[in-house]
Amino acid sequence: MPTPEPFGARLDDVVVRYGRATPAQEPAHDPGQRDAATALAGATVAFRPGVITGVLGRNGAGKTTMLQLLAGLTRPTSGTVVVGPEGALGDPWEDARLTSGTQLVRESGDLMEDERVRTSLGYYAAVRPCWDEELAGRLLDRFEVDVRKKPTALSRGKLSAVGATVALASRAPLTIFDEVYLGMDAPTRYAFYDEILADYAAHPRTILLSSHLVEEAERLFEDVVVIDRGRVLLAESADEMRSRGFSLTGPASAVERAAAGRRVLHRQQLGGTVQLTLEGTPDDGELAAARAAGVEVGGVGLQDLFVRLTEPRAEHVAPNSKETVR
Ligand SMILES: Nc1ncnc2c1ncn2[C@@H]1O[C@H](COP(=O)(O)OP(=O)(O)OP(=O)(O)O)[C@@H](O)[C@H]1O
Repeated sequence: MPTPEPFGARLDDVVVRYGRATPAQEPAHDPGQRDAATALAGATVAFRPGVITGVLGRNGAGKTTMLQLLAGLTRPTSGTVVVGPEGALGDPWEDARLTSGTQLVRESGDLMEDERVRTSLGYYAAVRPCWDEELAGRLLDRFEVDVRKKPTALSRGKLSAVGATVALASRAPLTIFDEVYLGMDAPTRYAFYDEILADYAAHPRTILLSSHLVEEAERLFEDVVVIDRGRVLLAESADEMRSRGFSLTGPASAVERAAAGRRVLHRQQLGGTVQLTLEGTPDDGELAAARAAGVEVGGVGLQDLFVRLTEPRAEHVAPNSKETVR
């Protein structure tokens, strides 16, 4: 079967509120804070078709809620959600054309509790038009999953491996991994990342992957979306995000001089040596001056940037702008 056209996806000013906040959970007077019952508080973002996007956010930021909206598993309280091929995007809620093209898997693998794993796999094969049986078999062999067992008899890592298999073998034009790596040991996770890259190269599609293990997964990401307290803090290419920060390391006084005028995202000191994580990209003059003063200039990984930019009381870089907001 030919590879179908990858889906795009978009959220416009989406609010998702679960039930009502109790008085004790009512928001503090900080206008930047959402109440405890609000998972998404006006999220706007577009996911590019045919691209692997990392969806990052701290615990409770709203990642799962956003991914479930895109898969048509839940509806927004307000705002709009659309997914689909270019020129034919639509609301995925109860739209079989769109939901059959979207495969979301969660950590648990989403299997029928009382059935053998192979029965659940048969169900996925029946509802996913592009299901690749040969790929499913190869992955299950690679991850050493016994499909004759029921999910309760499988370890957490094996369940995650089944989830990864379902997502990849579905070849869905919109494939969503929501923390599917949980429970996998390091060798299995690395095998999982390699399989995603290999299959994506052969069958390009839109892949969204939420993960807390940013450092090891970042090689997969072409784009990144950072969700912070129910809002979209950043949506850009991974390279653009990397250019939001750099580090200076060296003798304290030389580093402080080289950092003059820059906003400090993080400071670390060991004896007389200081490392500063600074906002922005150094210009040629700054680079030359830092090096002449014996200061080492380095990049900052996505994980560090993600942690710094979502620090609860840190200033935040406003989306697509150089201005800062609290
Ligand atoms: N079914 C629900 N009922 C009530 N509140 C919920 C429900 N699902 C999520 N929430 C709340 O909505 C917020 C966002 O949750 P969500 O699961 O989307 O976050 P997340 O970024 O995926 O978090 P994590 O990384 O911890 O999985 C949290 O405050 C959570 O407690």
